[in-house]
Amino acid sequence: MARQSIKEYLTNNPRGVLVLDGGQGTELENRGIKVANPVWSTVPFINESFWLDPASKDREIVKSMYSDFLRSGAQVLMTITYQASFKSVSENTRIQTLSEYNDLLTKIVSFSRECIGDDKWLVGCIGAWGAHNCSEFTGDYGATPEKIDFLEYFKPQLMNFNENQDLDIIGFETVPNFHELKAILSWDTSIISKPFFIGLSVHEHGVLRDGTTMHEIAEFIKSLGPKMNPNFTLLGINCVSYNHSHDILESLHKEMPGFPLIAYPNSGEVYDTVKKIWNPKESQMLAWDDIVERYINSGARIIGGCCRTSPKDIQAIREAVDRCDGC
Ligand code: MET
Ligand SMILES: [Zn+2]
Repeated sequence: MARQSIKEYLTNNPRGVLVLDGGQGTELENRGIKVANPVWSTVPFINESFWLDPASKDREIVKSMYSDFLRSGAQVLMTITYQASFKSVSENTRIQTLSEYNDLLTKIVSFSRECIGDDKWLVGCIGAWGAHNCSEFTGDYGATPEKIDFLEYFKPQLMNFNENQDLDIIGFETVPNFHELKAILSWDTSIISKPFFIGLSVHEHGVLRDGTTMHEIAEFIKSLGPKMNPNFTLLGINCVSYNHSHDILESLHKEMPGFPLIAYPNSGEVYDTVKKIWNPKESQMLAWDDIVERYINSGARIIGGCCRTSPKDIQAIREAVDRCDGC
């Protein structure tokens, strides 16, 4: 294999910072793919023509997205599988059986690996439980979130990603609920058998969407002690408000100073879940340069963008990371 493991990289290069790609779902939308669908950005892969038609337009769009993120300097790229849980796929597409589902995921991962080449790292992206019913930005998991069987929900996608040698790391994204976080962190290496990270979905004012503080999260993680899955590699935030993201990361870093962090905020536009539109950015936007420097000083080891960030943003992050070498 042409690349070392992400864990090895992070350990052997204590000051190294890796650049992640940007928001794949919204970037595909910008390029003309209609993602308004219960499986969201995974929708192009559901259509058989993606795999069979040599002139498939969607395939060209996905390829060009990856190649533009690579050209911008991304070293870590994600599969487009945020809303591809077995539940979402089997309830909303013609794919019904576990075997068909596994074929689909395996094809997506191989295709993504072909697009990015052997020397880049590939993240198996798994959206939070809330991604299947659009509650990842509210954290409202109903009256009895402690009764949700998170393992049952995640298991098919997780088992597929565990086995797939093309994936370097698993990313649980936009996790808004403490019960869900605790569930993921209760799973040992028989359930998550390769390195993984968790991106939290956090309010502008710095608490998890369900109100849990960063302090409570850190205390919980510390309390795991030797029970902690050794594959837990990075913790961080994703799809959080751009202008607030560095303060949020800093508060997490203060709570967990030695732990590698990951940060990939959204573009600063705000999604209106009722009207289903993105509202404009705040007028006073910080520059990536400043944000990236703050991230690095707050323990960030992987930095990228989430929804509505584009290859241009990734290029700005790349330049800021390079400039910040040693800052
Ligand atoms: C709602 S956050 C979505 C993150 C995901 N990696 C994507 O952009 O496709
Ligand atoms: Zn996002």
